[in-house]
Amino acid sequence: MDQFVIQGGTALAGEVTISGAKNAALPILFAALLADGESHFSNVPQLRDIGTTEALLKTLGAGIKWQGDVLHVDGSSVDKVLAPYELVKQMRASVLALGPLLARFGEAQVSLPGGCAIGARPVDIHIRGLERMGAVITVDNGYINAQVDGCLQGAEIYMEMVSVGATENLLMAATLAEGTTILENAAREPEIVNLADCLIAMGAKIKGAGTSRIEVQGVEKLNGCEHKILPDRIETGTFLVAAAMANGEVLCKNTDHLCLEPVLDKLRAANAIVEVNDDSIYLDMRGRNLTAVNIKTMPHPGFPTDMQAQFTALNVVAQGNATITETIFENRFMHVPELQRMGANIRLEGNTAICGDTDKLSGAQVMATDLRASASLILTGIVACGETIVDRIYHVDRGYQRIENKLSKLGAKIKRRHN
Ligand SMILES: CC(=O)N[C@H]1[C@@H](OP(=O)(O)OP(=O)(O)OC[C@H]2O[C@@H](n3ccc(=O)[nH]c3=O)[C@H](O)[C@@H]2O)O[C@H](CO)[C@@H](O)[C@@H]1O
Ligand SMILES: C=C(OP(=O)(O)O)C(=O)O
Repeated sequence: MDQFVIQGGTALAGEVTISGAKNAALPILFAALLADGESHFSNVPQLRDIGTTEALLKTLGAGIKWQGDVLHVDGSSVDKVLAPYELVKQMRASVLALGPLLARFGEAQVSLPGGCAIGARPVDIHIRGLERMGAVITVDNGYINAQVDGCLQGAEIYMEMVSVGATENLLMAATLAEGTTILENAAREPEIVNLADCLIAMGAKIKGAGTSRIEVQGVEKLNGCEHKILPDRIETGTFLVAAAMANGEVLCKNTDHLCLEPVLDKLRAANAIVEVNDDSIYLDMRGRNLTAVNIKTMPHPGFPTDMQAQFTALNVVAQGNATITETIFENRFMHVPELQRMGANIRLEGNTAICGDTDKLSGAQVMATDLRASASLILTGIVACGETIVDRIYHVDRGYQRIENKLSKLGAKIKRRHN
């Protein structure tokens, strides 16, 4: 298994080009299953999760071809409706095959994704919503078996929790349903807007994406389209936090500050200078004292849970006391014991991490447990004294495109070691 070996204590400065967003690309690639034609997606990041999605789409019969950062996905050849456990277990987002397959073919068998390190992550809201649209769903032997007589029917669906994945699955299913579907209490993430824009380019009729009430008028057929994946706001946030922790400066290019306001607001509160342009964000922390900030994760437009671990690391380095409260996932503090092994002054009380002043951070051998936890360990390794070894970095590769190359360009001493 690969490891990262980091020599701490280097300054960070320079430019980084942000890749397309994993969390936009994944649902959009699954949306290609709805189209009877070829779609061309640009700004697709090169990630392990994208590779898993490619493998799953191919298993279902889709044609796949890369050209630079453009992925061509031909949905016209899809002829299977089974998403097997071997692929779904590698990536929870595989459950996003369910809505498109059921809507287009009237049946789908998708392995239950199961939980992961950050929480149990059930899919009950996805299932209940599809049932409201007329699907008959059973769960047997670890598989969701869904069928519908004829086609899905438009319905008014109130989702009891704000769920990004359920909103995406139901939005995709509704595009080919008969009649109108209303999704109430929908998630409002920018990735949902990007998905809706893609579906609209395929011929879907959607209003209200980005608000908590989405209206979809079903159509008979969707076609292939051309669509650009939006920049990764979480990758952007991670590099901004890295520069802030290292008292450095960074220009993140090919990104969008409008999706990142809750994060930029906290970076300013932490005493960073943050300047935004149309497609770039500059952060300068040189000669300034980093101040700890209170964080509470919330659905968009609140502070994103996917930036929680990185801000926990920031608070470890910053001056002062602050709390980090996680409200989305019940177990998203696996990075805390690892940060404590590096000397971090943090204590956990329920769903809150209490961060105090840390005397000294020392490099250590630490274990990545999930994607963003891994990022927090890397950032801490860059500012700690001595050598840090991060194990199980396949978690990082799920969602950051060659993070070691981008950090090295900024001056970090980080190397991938193949074991
Ligand atoms: C691929 C992708 O886009 N992943 C993102 C997506 O995950 P994902 O779509 O899985 O996250 P959800 O928004 O669905 O989860 C939010 C909360 O709702 C719960 N829930 C969800 C569905 C359901 O049927 N029942 C239920 O109880 C979950 O367990 C969790 O506690 O949104 C999360 C929240 O912003 C992000 O952290 C993930 O990076
Ligand atoms: C939790 C995340 O992703 P996923 O939902 O794919 O596990 C993430 O991107 O931080």
